[in-house]
Amino acid sequence: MSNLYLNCDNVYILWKGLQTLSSYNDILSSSADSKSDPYSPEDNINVVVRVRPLCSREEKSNDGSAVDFPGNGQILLTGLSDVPGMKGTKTKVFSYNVVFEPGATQEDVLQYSGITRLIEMAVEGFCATAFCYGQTGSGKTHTLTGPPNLFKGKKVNINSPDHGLIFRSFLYLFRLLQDRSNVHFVLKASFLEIYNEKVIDLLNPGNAKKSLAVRWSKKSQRFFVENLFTVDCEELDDLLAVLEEGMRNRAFGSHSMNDHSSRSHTILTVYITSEQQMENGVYITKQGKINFVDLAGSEMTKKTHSEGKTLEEANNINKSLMVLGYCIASLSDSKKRNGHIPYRDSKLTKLLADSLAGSGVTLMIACISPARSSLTETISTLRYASRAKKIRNKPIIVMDPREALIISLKREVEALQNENNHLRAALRLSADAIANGPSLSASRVHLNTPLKVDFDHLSQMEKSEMVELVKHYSNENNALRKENSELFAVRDLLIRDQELVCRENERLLKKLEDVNSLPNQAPETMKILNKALVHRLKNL
Ligand SMILES: Nc1ncnc2c1ncn2[C@@H]1O[C@H](COP(=O)(O)OP(=O)(O)OP(=O)(O)O)[C@@H](O)[C@H]1O
Repeated sequence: MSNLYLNCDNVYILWKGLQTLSSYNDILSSSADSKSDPYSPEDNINVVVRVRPLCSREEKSNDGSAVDFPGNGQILLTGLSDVPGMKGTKTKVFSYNVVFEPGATQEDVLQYSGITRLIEMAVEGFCATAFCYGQTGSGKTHTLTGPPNLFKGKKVNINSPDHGLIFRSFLYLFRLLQDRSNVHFVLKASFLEIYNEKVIDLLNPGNAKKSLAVRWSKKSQRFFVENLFTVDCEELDDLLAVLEEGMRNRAFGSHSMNDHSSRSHTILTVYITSEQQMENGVYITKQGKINFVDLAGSEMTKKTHSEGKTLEEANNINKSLMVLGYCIASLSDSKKRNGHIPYRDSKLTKLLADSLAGSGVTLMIACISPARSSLTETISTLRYASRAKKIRNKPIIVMDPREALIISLKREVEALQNENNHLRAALRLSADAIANGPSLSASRVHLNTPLKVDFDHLSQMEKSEMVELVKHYSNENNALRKENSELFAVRDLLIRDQELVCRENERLLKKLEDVNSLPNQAPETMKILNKALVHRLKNL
């Protein structure tokens, strides 16, 4: 832990709200909408920084470290007077929730970056995203997947300490699922890259690396990749195979700042569908997912000496990162946040839109080199990270809208039935009494007819069946509401009658007292009067 700076007051601020997950009841009763928002106020993107060690190239060229760690999640940059635009400034301090210094291990990143909470949220039905950002050669791919040769051998050593965050997250995810034996999970995964503004399926690249279309889904209100291959992953090995296959197919190149430079942005997504039986026997389905995004590094083409194909790649990388930068800058500015955000200007921002400002929870790992020669890029990355910290998004659980509606209606029907039964019991109304009394809804008989619904397989129902079910529950709901108000009307009527009877009673008793107090009345007259009063009292 000596190599990790934690600002403990802040680390879990983001997660504090998220830890108080509402019960399913709260989520369902909030609305019949497809999405429920148990969190308020809005939550920020969690930003952590990882500083890699000086690499052999930097050491050979006597390129010393310009980064210091004063503690409390701070990063101190020194020797800034030579950096363009920083004249007169010698040092600069940036603060973050967590800073991993060069000696931090891959396991430290799993334990202290907040990724474990992100995985837990994905299991709960949220859309979670972890992305690495930084200049070329700053350690993004190392952080997410480990060193380049890890997947080159025939057999991957699963105990290697070099494995990155993705591999470790898979292990953590499977351990988590094993602990929840009462929930049925289905896992799928996809892996794509955005290379020169083309989306390529890394699990099904084809010979010509055919580009896939990015389209807008009206239903889910987000962008998606058409015809992207998703692989069923029953076992941990299946997920690991997805990672290996994608890494093998990914576009790498080399330039003077990184021998094994990623020339594309990649998004590996694990889709987690869960089915859980609630206490009332109803099954609910939730669809969470976690995206691992490895961005290609921004680069100064002069420094990387890029030309030809590498230069074209660099231009495309820089362009899409610039759009990402605009989006982050707009989203972090409270005045611009609600205006136009240029997501549509690049495929990368289209696919990250939901993670940045939508309904997801997001972790950004900003990677930097400590080298003096990288100070300009380091400042730029840290500024980017500071801006991202200000972005607020609204995490929500994604549920099937029809299922949510049916469950909500069914819940309401049950509550109304209970209330009505209670009222009936309180009023001691028999079916006959109701029939002869104030007009009560005739739909009562119909309401008690049980509906044969297989709630275990709600999600597999035909659309038309679901529509019928929604109609049925809506009708039952309306009829119950009608009956409910009628029962309340009967109750009010009876209360009023009772009051009238009491008042008449009091009046007659008073009369009786008055009559009894008259001494001169003839006994025969008294008898007749008493008889009449008793008769009237009896009939009340
Ligand atoms: N924390 C670290 N510890 C040890 N070596 C590291 C660390 N981070 C990065 N490296 C090494 O630094 C080199 C560059 O790292 P990496 O390829 O991950 O950078 P990158 O940011 O993904 O670059 P690019 O954007 O060009 O793909 C690699 O040789 C990698 O193994």
